[in-house]
Amino acid sequence: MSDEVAAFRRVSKRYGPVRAVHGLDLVLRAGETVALLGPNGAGKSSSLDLLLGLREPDQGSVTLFGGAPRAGVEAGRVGAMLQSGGLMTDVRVRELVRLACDVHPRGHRLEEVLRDAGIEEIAERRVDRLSGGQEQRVRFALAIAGANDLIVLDEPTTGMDVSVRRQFWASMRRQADAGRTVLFATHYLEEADSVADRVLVLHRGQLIADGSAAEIKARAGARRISFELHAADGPVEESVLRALPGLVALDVSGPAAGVRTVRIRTRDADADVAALYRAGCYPRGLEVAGLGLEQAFLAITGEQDRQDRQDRHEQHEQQDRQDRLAGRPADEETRSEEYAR
Ligand SMILES: Nc1ncnc2c1ncn2[C@@H]1O[C@H](COP(=O)(O)OP(=O)(O)OP(=O)(O)O)[C@@H](O)[C@H]1O
Repeated sequence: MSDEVAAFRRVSKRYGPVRAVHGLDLVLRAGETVALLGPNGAGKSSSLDLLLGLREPDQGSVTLFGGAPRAGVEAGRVGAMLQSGGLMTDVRVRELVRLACDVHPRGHRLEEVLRDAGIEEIAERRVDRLSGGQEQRVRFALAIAGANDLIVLDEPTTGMDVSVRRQFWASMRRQADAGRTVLFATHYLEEADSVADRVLVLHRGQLIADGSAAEIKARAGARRISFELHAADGPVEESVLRALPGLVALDVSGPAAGVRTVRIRTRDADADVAALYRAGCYPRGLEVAGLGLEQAFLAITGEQDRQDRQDRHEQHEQQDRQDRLAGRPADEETRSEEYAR
């Protein structure tokens, strides 16, 4: 499609025995601001490296503006701020940013870039005397030194204090408002929640969620309901609770002194509360609370971990059955080690 900026098609990448990216299918479209989330080692940096043509996939293909990633980068259509790679040291900030503006095929004016990146005050400092957060802002200036169509940022706000981080996102938003596509990897889920219009969750090299922050929260069970059930109000079977239409997870404690405490994670709090009353329940002290993206992220990745362990367990059981049928001894030690992973 014409607004396709980048595409991963069934992309896999290994480093020796380590599977960093596995079967990644993904299209980025013009004007999107996309957050890439995932626990340590999930494959975020590797995916960004593949997108920028810094690494080649073992399988599948990556395209940028419909062509090879290197071609898009060399045409000056991509600005990147990566974790790796040092800055030139024995120059001043102004000189370094000027160089970036000059070499860019569609470079911006130096003063404009210094202002947009919020580094006018440190423009005369030597690059090797900067703090970590200031260095990050200079890297950002290099990423926006020209009229890029795509800006790629790998954990851009690491080392920035709260107010600098806020300024950074304000200038980032100006880039997005100018129609640029922005892809950033982050460990700060509140940034993804407030800045991104699309959130991708990577886990062990696989894309396990893709949607708006609201959709991801909904998928994880975005709301929590808690209440008490008092025996004095009449009996309530747990099956009634298990049948609630939005239910994702249920926790019932008690009874203590005739009171059970019920905590529910749900996709649809309104429907659940209505269903409780319809079933003749009398929930006391009813509370409904929203779930943050952070809790949603932990719920989704935790669920995926459980599913992976379950899949491995089932594979091993099947292998054991085949081994027994074939009269081979089962390799219990390896199995239990793998199951514990
Ligand atoms: N050059 C490399 N050689 C060998 N293994 C690597 C290399 N680069 C990354 N890996 C491994 O590949 C996996 C994915 O790493 P990657 O850096 O892409 O993850 P990440 O999501 O960016 O992690 P983090 O949040 O910690 O930065 C990890 O297990 C990592 O140890």
